[in-house]
Amino acid sequence: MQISKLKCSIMMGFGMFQSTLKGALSHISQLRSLPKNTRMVHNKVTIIGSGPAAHTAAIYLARAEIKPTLYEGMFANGVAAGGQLTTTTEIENFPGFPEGLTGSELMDKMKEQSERFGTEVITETVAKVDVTSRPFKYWTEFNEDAEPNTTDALILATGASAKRMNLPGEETYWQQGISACAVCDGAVPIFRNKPLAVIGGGDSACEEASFLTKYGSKVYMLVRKDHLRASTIMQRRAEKNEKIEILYNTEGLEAKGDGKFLNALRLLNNKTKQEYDLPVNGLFYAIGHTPATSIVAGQVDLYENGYVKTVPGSAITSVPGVFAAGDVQDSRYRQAITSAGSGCMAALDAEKFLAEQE
Ligand SMILES: Cc1cc2nc3c(=O)[nH]c(=O)nc-3n(C[C@H](O)[C@H](O)[C@H](O)COP(=O)(O)OP(=O)(O)OC[C@H]3O[C@@H](n4cnc5c(N)ncnc54)[C@H](O)[C@@H]3O)c2cc1C
Repeated sequence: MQISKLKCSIMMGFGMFQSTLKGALSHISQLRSLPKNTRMVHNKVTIIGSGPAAHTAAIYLARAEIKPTLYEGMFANGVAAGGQLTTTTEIENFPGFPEGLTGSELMDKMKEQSERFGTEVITETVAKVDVTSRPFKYWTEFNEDAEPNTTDALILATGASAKRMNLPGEETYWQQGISACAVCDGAVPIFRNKPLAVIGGGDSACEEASFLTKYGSKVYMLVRKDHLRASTIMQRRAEKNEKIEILYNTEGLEAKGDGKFLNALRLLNNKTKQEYDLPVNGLFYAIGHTPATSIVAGQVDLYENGYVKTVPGSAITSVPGVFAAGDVQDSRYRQAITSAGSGCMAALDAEKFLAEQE
């Protein structure tokens, strides 16, 4: 147990260092190439995004000899090219990698596979799109006033980002005890048989807390209000679970630890105004995600929570020729493998759309 814990710490620490360094280096090299796009281009298919959805779509389209152009972004929405997986360490649930690999390694492999079949990957952020008429128009960051580029079909794979609370100490213990994905990180050895906390009071928080009881010795749900927002069935499930304790009127104030790993939370009871430390080795945020849909808002139908609406079982959006894949259209599963699956769907839908236009 001790050895596996140590191994995990080293891997997590090294992984974080690697991804931070990599992000910084890639940012510097990206900045060096600025501004780059002064020539207007026309593409058959343009993919916006660089996570598993974007690269899977690219692999399928490139293999179908529709040379796609993929804009991987330049820290678009604060996420490095490669997407959310570049912010994590070990990925143990992506099929095909029985030993696990880091998020950055997985994304590097996907990018390599996209390029191998002829995808053009451009390290720029798409700042603006106009999908009101075809061919669609788009502009990249720093080129918003230039002539637009055009495309016959567009795949949105811009992802989403987990909301964070930015508590003092959060940066230090991010991925060293703090996570925003219980399904992704719950099984990591540092959380096994340890007290854990989930912040949030909705369905996801109840679901994540229940899920974490498989691993933690106890799971505290920290709820700001005096009641849960979750559906009745989810509330009952959480309330009945002997390993879950719901702390109402409770707010997080600070993430504390030994400099390496989280070991406590400073909390406030907003009713009694009492502050105290709760010993926990894991903190999971379940306070929602923000889909990266601002560039299409008002042009493509979105749900109230901002996610792109797609025709069930497809990547088809309300605008013919615009397809959406990955977390940007999925508020439910939000996994690398489901994103990759929907990237495949978007590519096949786009291919069919183009064939029908010929
Ligand atoms: C900490 C953490 C750990 C996780 N661990 C796992 C795990 O172990 N297993 C698992 O299956 N899932 C995991 N996930 C979830 C997984 O990362 C996501 O489900 C998946 O990455 C979503 O892929 P995506 O292709 O939709 O887009 P994202 O990965 O969200 O990538 C979208 C990319 O598009 C870019 N972009 C956005 N807007 C623009 C624009 N206008 N122009 C150009 N580029 C743009 C962004 O910068 C980003 O790089 C984890 C998530 C997090 C946050």
